Amino acid sequence: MLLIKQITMKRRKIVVAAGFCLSFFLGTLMNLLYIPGFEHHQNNDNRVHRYYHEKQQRVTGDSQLRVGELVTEAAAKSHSKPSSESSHHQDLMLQMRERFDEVVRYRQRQAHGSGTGDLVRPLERRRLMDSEPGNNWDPIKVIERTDNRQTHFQNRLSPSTFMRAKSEKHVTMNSKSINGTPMLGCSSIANVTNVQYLGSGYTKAVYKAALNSSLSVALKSVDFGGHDMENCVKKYSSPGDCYRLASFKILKEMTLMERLQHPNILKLYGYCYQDSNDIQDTVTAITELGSPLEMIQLLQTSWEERFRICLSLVRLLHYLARSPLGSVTLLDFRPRQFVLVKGELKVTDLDDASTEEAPCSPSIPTDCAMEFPARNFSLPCSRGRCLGINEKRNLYNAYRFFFTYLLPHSAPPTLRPLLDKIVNSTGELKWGIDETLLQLEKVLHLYRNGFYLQNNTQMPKAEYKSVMDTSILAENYRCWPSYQHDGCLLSVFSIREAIDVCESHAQCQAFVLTNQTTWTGRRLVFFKTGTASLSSAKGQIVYVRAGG
Ligand SMILES: Nc1ncnc2c1ncn2[C@@H]1O[C@H](COP(=O)(O)OP(=O)(O)OP(=O)(O)O)[C@@H](O)[C@H]1O
Repeated sequence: MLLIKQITMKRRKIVVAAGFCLSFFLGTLMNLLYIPGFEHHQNNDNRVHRYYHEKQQRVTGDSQLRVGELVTEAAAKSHSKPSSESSHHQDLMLQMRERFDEVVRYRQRQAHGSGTGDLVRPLERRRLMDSEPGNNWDPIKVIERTDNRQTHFQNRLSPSTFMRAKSEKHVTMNSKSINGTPMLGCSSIANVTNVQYLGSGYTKAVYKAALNSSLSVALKSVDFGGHDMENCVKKYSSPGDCYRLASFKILKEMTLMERLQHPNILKLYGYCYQDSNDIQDTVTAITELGSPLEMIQLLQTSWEERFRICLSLVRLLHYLARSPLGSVTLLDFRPRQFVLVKGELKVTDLDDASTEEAPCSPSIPTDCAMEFPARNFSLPCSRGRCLGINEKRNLYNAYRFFFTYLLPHSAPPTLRPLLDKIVNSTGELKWGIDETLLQLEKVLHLYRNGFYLQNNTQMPKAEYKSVMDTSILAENYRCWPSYQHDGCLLSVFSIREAIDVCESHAQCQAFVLTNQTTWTGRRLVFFKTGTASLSSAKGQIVYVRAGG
């Protein structure tokens, strides 16, 4: 441990001495010093290895948080730099300030009657107002002005805390809570096992980790080898500042996860500040774990599951349209911004969310133009804002990334007209989110209660005999879209529907009514080629085709 610390100290001195060196030296320097995380093109094993390596490097407990000092140091350096470099640095500081302001705005915004407005204490609020920029605002001074008197949870999430000095970082968060739920902290992730790389985007890398035998979580942190860091370091030659700039995205995401509470928004379980890669106070968000959305895979699943995803999405957008923070739009709406948790769609990437409704002037029609690759829309301007632009942008994106692919195909034929109407109306932006939700809930009602079944007066060709408390172990055949890869497992509303399915499959000679149900409450049924492997199974019923 001591050795690791000495190496870390040595490395820090060298990095400081190198003084935010020019970018073309940086790659070589990183290689020489082997700062893990700055290597590129890692495969997943390397990433997991790196995760453990970084964890070992973290200095625990005794080092003081010097982020405020580092920012001052960076500012001093920027003054001593040639003017082009100095303006570069100011540019970086300004970007930090913008992100800082945004996070503060989300924290300050009063919840509409949700009772979470007291999360920002009056003293904190006054302090934040004191630090409002004047015309000659200097980000360094504002950051330095923020004191460290409070230890409130919300302060820890704020950039002001992030940027300020002293020793709070290794406090375990277990005694704190988010909306009444105890939070996880550094000690919770100190001994994680089964770390697996899940994915990364422009800024962040995400790992799956098992906290104990019962809870797996996602650990989200700035990707030191990611595009965001790489581009910033190339431009500004300041890994520490670039890290801080990027980490505001995690702070924003954590703030939004905490302020926006909905079943289709991933839960924030906690967070941890640690030293890593010679950068002090890096932040790791601990969140609910999902599985990345694979569109190709989704196209192969049952309509019922695909409909669930669309309904989850619409319920989410309905909430976002009138959230406690106002109308929230997801600027980056690609499917990769969502994950699945037990079949339910949840948004994970909130760093591109925005609550700003575009400002406009009624005399300039282009102010409220919404441009998409295949369609443009123009919205009305009302009281200086484009009316419902956030809601409409979300809805059109839901149409183009989700509904067109997932809603109509292989849907029950009687539901097709309504589904087509939903697809067309959202594609034309004729409906708002309220009407869209209403119509999707109607589809759910029709489906769940079997009203979609056609009044088939035709008698089945064969009789089916039931055998109670039995199942058929083998005699599987494949069908589409089965819930099981090597058998034909489908959901049905009734025995009558199961008989119709069996009659429509040439191989089907029997089926097993299991005691499992899907999310809509429909029964799962195994369709079989015969009954040779009939065996007893409590609660299940075999239906055997008798002839015909
Ligand atoms: N909680 C989670 N569970 C499982 N996978 C996740 C989770 N959060 C994120 N991921 C995966 O990690 C990837 C990167 O995460 P995230 O989108 O937050 O990073 P990013 O840098 O903001 O990406 P982008 O460039 O898309 O903005 C996601 O595309 C997703 O597939």
